[in-house]
Amino acid sequence: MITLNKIGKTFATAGGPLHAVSSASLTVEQGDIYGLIGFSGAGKSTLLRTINLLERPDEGTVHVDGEELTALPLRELRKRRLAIGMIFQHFNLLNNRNVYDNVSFPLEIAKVPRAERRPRIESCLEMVGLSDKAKAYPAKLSGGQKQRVAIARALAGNPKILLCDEPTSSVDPQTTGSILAALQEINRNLGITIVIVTHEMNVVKAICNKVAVMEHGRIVEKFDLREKHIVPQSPIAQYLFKNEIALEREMEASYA
Ligand SMILES: Nc1ncnc2c1ncn2[C@@H]1O[C@H](COP(=O)(O)OP(=O)(O)OP(=O)(O)O)[C@@H](O)[C@H]1O
Repeated sequence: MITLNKIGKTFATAGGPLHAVSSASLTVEQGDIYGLIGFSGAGKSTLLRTINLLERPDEGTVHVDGEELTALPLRELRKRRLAIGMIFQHFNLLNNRNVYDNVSFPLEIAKVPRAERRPRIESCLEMVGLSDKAKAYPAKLSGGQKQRVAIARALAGNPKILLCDEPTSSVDPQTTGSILAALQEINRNLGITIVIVTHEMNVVKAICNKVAVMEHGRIVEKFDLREKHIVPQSPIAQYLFKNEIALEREMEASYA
């Protein structure tokens, strides 16, 4: 479904070129919930963003559903992006629009007629359990509710793929559970393939069937979590699997 082949991305920074992602290859199959895990700065978000070409790689190719996105002109790429929803750590809701109008936004951009928009928005809000909040403004919502609005908005375009960039990093542990449950439900009920960036192994263990471990821009190991015996080889994967409860910054420091 998604094939990343030898992806490379270098940023020009004041301190010189920064190789955020180097030679990263990954195959995500239909129906996967695929985790990308690693410490801060490992290149997870950059790699995730190459899937819909929010970040255009300098090297390598991106295929989705057998089509090479990296070879498409921008106009065609915009159409393909409709089938790829995305949610972010800080929700990125429009604060001057209520919940209903936030979910409506991508449909308006895609010029979906108003009459078609209503049932779609209502069913997306129902899916994330927020039908009763349609008129509320983001400022009145909890972090978990905001993220569920963002999930509903991402679902509005009927995506086949949902990209999640640290979706639980701004919320407390209880709320994390409700967001993960919503993601699992849409994966199971709608068959949406999910790629999720996180630095927490407990998030991976809760919902992912596969995970790739990243370090210094490279994918160092991949695991199929349905296998009975997982034996991490790399020090970073061994560390992540051992410390799955909470990976706080001081733990990162102790690893380094
Ligand atoms: N637009 C940019 N310009 C310059 N450097 C960037 C840019 N985006 C990312 N980087 C750098 O690339 C490296 C990888 O960043 P990335 O956000 O992909 O890592 P990450 O694993 O997702 O970490 P985090 O959890 O902190 O977001 C980091 O050193 C980051 O500072």
